[in-house]
Amino acid sequence: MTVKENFELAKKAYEKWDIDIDHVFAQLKQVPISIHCWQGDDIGGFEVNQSELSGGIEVTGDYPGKATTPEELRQDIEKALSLIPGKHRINLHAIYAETDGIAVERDELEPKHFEKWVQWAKKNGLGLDFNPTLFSHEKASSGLTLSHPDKEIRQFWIDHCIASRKIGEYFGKELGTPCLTNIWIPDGYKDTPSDRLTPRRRLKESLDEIYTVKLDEKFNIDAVESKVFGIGSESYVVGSHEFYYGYALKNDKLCLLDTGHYHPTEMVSNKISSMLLYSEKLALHVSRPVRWDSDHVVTLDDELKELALEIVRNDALNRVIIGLDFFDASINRVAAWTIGTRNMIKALMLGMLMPNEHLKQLQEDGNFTERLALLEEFKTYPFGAIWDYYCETMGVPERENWLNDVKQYEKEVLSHRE
Ligand SMILES: C[C@H](O)[C@H](O)[C@@H](O)C(=O)CO
Ligand SMILES: [Mn+2]
Repeated sequence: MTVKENFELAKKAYEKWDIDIDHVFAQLKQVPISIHCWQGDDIGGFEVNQSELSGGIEVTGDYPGKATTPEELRQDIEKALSLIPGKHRINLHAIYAETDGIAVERDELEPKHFEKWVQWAKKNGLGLDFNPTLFSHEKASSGLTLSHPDKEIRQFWIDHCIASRKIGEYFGKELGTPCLTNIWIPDGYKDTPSDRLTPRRRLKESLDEIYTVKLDEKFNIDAVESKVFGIGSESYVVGSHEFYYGYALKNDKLCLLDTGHYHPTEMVSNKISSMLLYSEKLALHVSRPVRWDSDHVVTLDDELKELALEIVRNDALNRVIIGLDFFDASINRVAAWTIGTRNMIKALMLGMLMPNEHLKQLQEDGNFTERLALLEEFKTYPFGAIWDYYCETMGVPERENWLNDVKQYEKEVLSHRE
């Protein structure tokens, strides 16, 4: 049977539940995933005076072929994009600036240092998102940045964040789609703090200063990302969930929820419906924590499916900005992007292939038997045939066929890198 024939049979099974596959395809095509560039080079970046990775995050593995220049990184992203259905976005960090071999301090970064990224994004029809980089730097070596007791250090990072937001604005203006500029800081303490309030007050004041520079939301959207702990900040993180949720609500910023930044049994899928009652928009870093915020490649696991289902059934595809955040250096990096991003899209499709209104009604009616029965039966509906056909119509390889492209790319390109 061909992919199309399989699809036609599967389609009938979903149509019995009034699920319109054409509508599912049309809707799914419209959802951009913000793909993080840093999977391709183990969060190294291209600074002239590069520092070791810091901030309590870790990349492990030594798979050969990582990108070591912006050209290589862009080439690898293009390869991954050719294997992922849909039109997406690329998420950059400030350390990916291109400064022609001249050392430019982070507080002095300007749009011109990202011109090549913008030209490339235009050529490939991509939107860009951005993040100031408040780690891997001597001024972050104490583990404190925007909450640092030293005003000079704080000011350096405040200026870096302002510079970053202006770069975000430039992306938005040039590309005709607003850039999400997300602030994440590593600040925290290894051991029990004797004062939790003072650093948080300083972080609040730093953010206030960063956001006194008003930018048009048509071009730049601001987000803040919380965390529960990191390596070296096990006992206390200044920018906790409560801190940023409060800040975002009061100051009209977006809360960014990284799925690796909560306690192991605390699920982001269960937060979205509550937060959407109070915020017009939210942002996500979809990741996969294994025992800690390990940033494993996203798999099609229960939490990913539940997360996507929450977005779909709450009609929030335009309110939840979906970004990815994982980095695995133990496998082919182009494959890592391809697997993780395809899984995110698969999860959204699965959410769309559910009789969501009917299931909601069953719950309203107190019909929990049927609710459970259908939720379980839909797990074995012929989703794979629908996905394969979607890939075919979107011009990307179906099933594991994309792996051949990655193997060939590894042979022809990656294996020749130092
Ligand atoms: C590169 C980082 O993952 C990123 O800036 C931040 O989003 C994070 O999740 C830190 O744990
Ligand atoms: Mn993150």
